[in-house]
Amino acid sequence: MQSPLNDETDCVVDIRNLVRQFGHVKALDGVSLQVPRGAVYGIVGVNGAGKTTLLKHVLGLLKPQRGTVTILGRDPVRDPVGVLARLGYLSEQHEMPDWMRIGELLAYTGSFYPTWSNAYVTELVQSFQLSRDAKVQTLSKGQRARVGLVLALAHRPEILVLDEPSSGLDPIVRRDILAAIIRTISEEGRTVIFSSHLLDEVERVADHIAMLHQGRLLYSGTFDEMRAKFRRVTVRFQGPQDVPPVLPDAIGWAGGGYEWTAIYRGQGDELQAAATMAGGEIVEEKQLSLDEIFVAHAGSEPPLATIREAT
Ligand SMILES: Nc1ncnc2c1ncn2[C@@H]1O[C@H](COP(=O)(O)OP(=O)(O)OP(=O)(O)O)[C@@H](O)[C@H]1O
Repeated sequence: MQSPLNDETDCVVDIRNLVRQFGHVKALDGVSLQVPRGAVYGIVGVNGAGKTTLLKHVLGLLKPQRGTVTILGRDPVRDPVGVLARLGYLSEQHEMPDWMRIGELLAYTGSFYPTWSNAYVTELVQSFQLSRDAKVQTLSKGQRARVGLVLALAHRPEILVLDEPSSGLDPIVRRDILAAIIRTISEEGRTVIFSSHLLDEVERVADHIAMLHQGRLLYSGTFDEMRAKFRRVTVRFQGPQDVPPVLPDAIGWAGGGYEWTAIYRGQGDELQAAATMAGGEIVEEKQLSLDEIFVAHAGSEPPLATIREAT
């Protein structure tokens, strides 16, 4: 169903209660996500979390089994031309015909897009240090990623969708790709949605984050909101406590006796009042890292902390 009203609003991607099951695997389990125009939205999660499946729905490559997906006010399955003309996409595999030269591939792809800009292509080819004469089959992984990015950007899409843009790339090339993303978004009003399993990468580039785990959305929103919302709090009691206190919005209790520590995701004043009611007092509050927030949500597994990259 089309909802033209959405087209003019600030929500360029509107996903509601999306469910996708492959056999017994729930790849997406009731995911809702709203992406505002101009955002750089990082979708983070371990392998198999559901990131690619979510992006395939944005592109209209998969039809929702339940729920709705609205892109720029349109249904991408019913109106693929109307949506895809306004999207740019870089897949994880960077698929492209090996036998073509870069120049031929650019000319061929450009013929499909009325908004394709040759001047912009020239600029990108130069800044990515690509040679139009080079055959695709001779390119390194990093060069393939750059060509893929030129192809995704050259029609100046309103939304750029990147699936693991830096997968398999060395850190320097990865920074190049990220720099290109940042340049793209600096053009007014463009939106970038990219998936990654690297928390550092998402933190460096994105202003919004969605955390996916086992098909469920653990958190979505801006980094600033998230950092303000989640804190590690330590509560001290006048006498030893055998069990953790029951306080609203506090999870993952650790400690024992006089002092207990938890991750808190709510309003500070409410916690203070609840702690006092429980006979305790908050003695310390600390900001959490992304890893800690993710682990607190995802349960006992160490989902992303183990693959956080040193850069
Ligand atoms: N076509 C398919 N057929 C069967 N199962 C699938 C299919 N596509 C995805 N899955 C399963 O759905 C789950 C989510 O997969 P998805 O590729 O979306 O995860 P991901 O977060 O993108 O992972 P990765 O980081 O490894 O790319 C996985 O368990 C995967 O095996």
